[in-house]
Amino acid sequence: MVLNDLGKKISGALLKLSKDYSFDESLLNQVLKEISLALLQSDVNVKYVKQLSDNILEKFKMEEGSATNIKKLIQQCVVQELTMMLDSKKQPFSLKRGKPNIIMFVGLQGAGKTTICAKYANQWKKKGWRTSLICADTFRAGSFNQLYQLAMKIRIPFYGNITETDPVAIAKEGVKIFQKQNYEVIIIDTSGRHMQESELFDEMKQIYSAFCPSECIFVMDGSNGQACFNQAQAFKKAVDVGSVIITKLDGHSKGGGALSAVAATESPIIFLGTGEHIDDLETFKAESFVRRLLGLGGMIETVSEVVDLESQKQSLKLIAKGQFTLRDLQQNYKSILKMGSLNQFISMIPGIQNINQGQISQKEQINKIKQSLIIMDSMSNDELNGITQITQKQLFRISKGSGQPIESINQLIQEHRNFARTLKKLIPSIKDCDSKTKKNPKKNDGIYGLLQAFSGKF
Ligand SMILES: Nc1nc2c(ncn2[C@@H]2O[C@H](COP(=O)(O)OP(=O)(O)OP(=O)(O)O)[C@@H](O)[C@H]2O)c(=O)[nH]1
Repeated sequence: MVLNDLGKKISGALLKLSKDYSFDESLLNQVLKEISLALLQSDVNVKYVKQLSDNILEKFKMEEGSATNIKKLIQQCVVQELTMMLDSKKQPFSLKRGKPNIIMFVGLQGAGKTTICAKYANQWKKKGWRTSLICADTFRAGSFNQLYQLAMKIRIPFYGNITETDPVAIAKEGVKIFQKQNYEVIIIDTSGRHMQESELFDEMKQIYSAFCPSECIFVMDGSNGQACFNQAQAFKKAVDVGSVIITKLDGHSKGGGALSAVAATESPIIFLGTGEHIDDLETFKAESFVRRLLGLGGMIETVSEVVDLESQKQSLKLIAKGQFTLRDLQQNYKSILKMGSLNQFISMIPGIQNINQGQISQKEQINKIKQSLIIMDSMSNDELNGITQITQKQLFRISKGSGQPIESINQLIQEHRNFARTLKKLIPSIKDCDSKTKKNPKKNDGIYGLLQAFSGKF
């Protein structure tokens, strides 16, 4: 079962509660059975599913009579229980300034280690840490070139040796060089391996004991579900795994496997890989992950991380009146680009995860947004703010300024109109917006407000 389906199944089971007025324990049992089945099909370990079901029953008994909204109570319990399961109760390693922090990446073949090494390196570099990369994968021929290319792209020093066959020797040499140059984050990419491959496992242990790295990160492909439990446990036994990164959570991945990884390694998940692009890395937040897993959203947190709420001045009230300008579209497109991908943005809106699938590729979507931003950069303030109409003469000027054909500009103007019309319909009433705005005025600005409107709608 894919991530999106889990949410749908659970919502479906909970729907029974809103229809049925004669609520009793047997109905609750029936609902819990359906939720348990959905979780099992989504690769959550049977032990945890049983625990979750028992805890909900317990809470229900305690709250019986006082709970006015049983559906909400169950939903909250499911979120809480799953969030707790994802909490390894262990603090992730925190890097030390001015010291060589050696970070070793391990995992199964093709899990996404090399890609994540570069993403991880890039995010520390962006925070101002002196970061470097070492390729100690001598098993897969292409890995040297792959990491080298990525390192060049993000401008991070790289060490590898294509003629050396001993990964321990490569790692030693690389660490020596980068330590000498006072690098603070020294990342070692290692070969992918399975526990059945004892030689490769021994090799991993040798690299580990040569350095006793500050942190050993287990990388797990998000589409490997429960089946990954034994493998993750074998890695934990062989080397001291300190944290976990789950990759490929952008596609049709099963999210339940994340629970297995935490259980098997008893280590916290620190990041999620959400795409092939270098910026497709999210800091892991258990509750928002669970909410997304269940199709309950979770986008508000992500959006608030990338959107400067102060700069989002247009309120929902204006949008509801149809005053959604090209300037608003421009700001929201910029925010979407900051978030890394449009699919990511769409996948966070509960209920419309599948809306875009199979229509236009993520790369095309991003390119289209970038093209629209180039066009809007050539518009005047009055045009962007909807004060002056865009006439034929202005179209030629914008086309010349942006280097884009007239058809693309017309298309953008049409899309903006359609978007404004859809938003107006989506936002239920100005009165609603008023009451929300009074409660939390800052959070109802701009894209943040739009997302709240979306989340309320679906
Ligand atoms: N969609 C998607 N693809 C990813 C993600 N991370 C990695 N990939 C792709 O997965 C494939 C394998 O990634 P690698 O980084 O080469 O995996 P690896 O673990 O280093 O592979 P080995 O060295 O063979 O064990 C590549 O095609 C990556 O582009 C992700 O988060 N999302």
